[in-house]
Amino acid sequence: MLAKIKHVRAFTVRGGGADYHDQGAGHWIDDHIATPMSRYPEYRQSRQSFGINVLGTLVVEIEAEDGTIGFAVTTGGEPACYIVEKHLARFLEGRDPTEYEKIWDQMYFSTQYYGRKGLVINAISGVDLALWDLLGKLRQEPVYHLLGGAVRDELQFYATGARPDVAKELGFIGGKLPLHHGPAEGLEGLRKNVELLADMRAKCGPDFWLMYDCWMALDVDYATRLAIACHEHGLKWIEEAISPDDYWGYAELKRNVPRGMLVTTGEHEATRWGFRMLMEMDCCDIIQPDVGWCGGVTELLKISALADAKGKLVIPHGSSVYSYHFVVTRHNSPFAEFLMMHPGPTEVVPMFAPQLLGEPVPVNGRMKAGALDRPGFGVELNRDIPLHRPYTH
Ligand SMILES: C[C@H](O)[C@H](O)CC(=O)C(=O)O
Ligand SMILES: [Mg+2]
Repeated sequence: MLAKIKHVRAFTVRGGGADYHDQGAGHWIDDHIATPMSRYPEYRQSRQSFGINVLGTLVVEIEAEDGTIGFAVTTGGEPACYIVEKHLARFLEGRDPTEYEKIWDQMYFSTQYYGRKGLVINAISGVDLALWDLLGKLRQEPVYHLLGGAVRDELQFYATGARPDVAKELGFIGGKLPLHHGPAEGLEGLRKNVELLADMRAKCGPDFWLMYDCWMALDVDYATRLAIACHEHGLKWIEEAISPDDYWGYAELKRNVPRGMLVTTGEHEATRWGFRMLMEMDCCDIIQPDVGWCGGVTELLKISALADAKGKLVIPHGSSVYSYHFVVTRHNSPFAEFLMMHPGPTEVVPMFAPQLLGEPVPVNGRMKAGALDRPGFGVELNRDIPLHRPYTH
């Protein structure tokens, strides 16, 4: 028998990390990126201006009776701390950490009347990931062993950031650019979007993958015109082009894009039921659940099995080690995303820096499965950064 769960605690941390949009001035991730708020000129230049980084990071700690502590980070900040401490903790304390299925079920159905997506599922994901970290630490095994073991010796990555040309030099298999201009910036904006891709194609050569991340900013008509205009520059996929609630629009877009171009989405989708909608309505070619936002590893296993049966790839959004331990165990996750958190971005820095210690990074666009060979998710919390515990129970 493993030690039972003694205590659950929730903290907030500011400054990068799991809330990777919480960066300082001059960072590429806040440089005039198209969003659904770009229709308002005053919120066009900076996503922080409309509050993209308002939540901050949620840190969940789960302590077992023998003193072992599992932890995880995700986005959610103070409101998520309230949900974890005041609502979710009751489903863990006194329980056996192997009961992650029952714990997930109780967290989800007890919050269903105010949850289902968004912040509540972020909080559930944080607890679930901390539980898997605890389980790995108690069993002295990496999480990927608990998920069935590696199906390949190494992970390969594409990079997300404003400099795919640099990503290519750093050994990545592709580069995903943020889209800078949305429909409110008219034909001039559309032309600039296409020109940037053409410029990157010229710099990166014909074979390097190039993708556009549209962060929910477009409508079907604009996304279709963008896809058609970008086809001659070899756009591999168009990501999260429209609102995550518009399943019908995604189905239409998938029918509209040029043959061979992929439609991807899912980073703001949650649970097996949300992803079932995406897949049954034939909204996309690749689903991109964020492990810290979709319900955690326990839910991702279900989403991934559904996707496998439907012949869809699962390429998790961001999520650092929480993605790596999963991706290495699944044939229908043949590569992974690496979010370039260097301001330039011209260097590889850990995705959730500075909040995690021991966070592995790709070298030459790759990472050996052996880099994950430490108990749990293999990382520790950087205790030099002040933690704030706004609620207790
Ligand atoms: C670059 C995108 O706007 C966003 O910040 C990250 C993202 O959606 C992704 O990595 O995918
Ligand atoms: Mg994205």
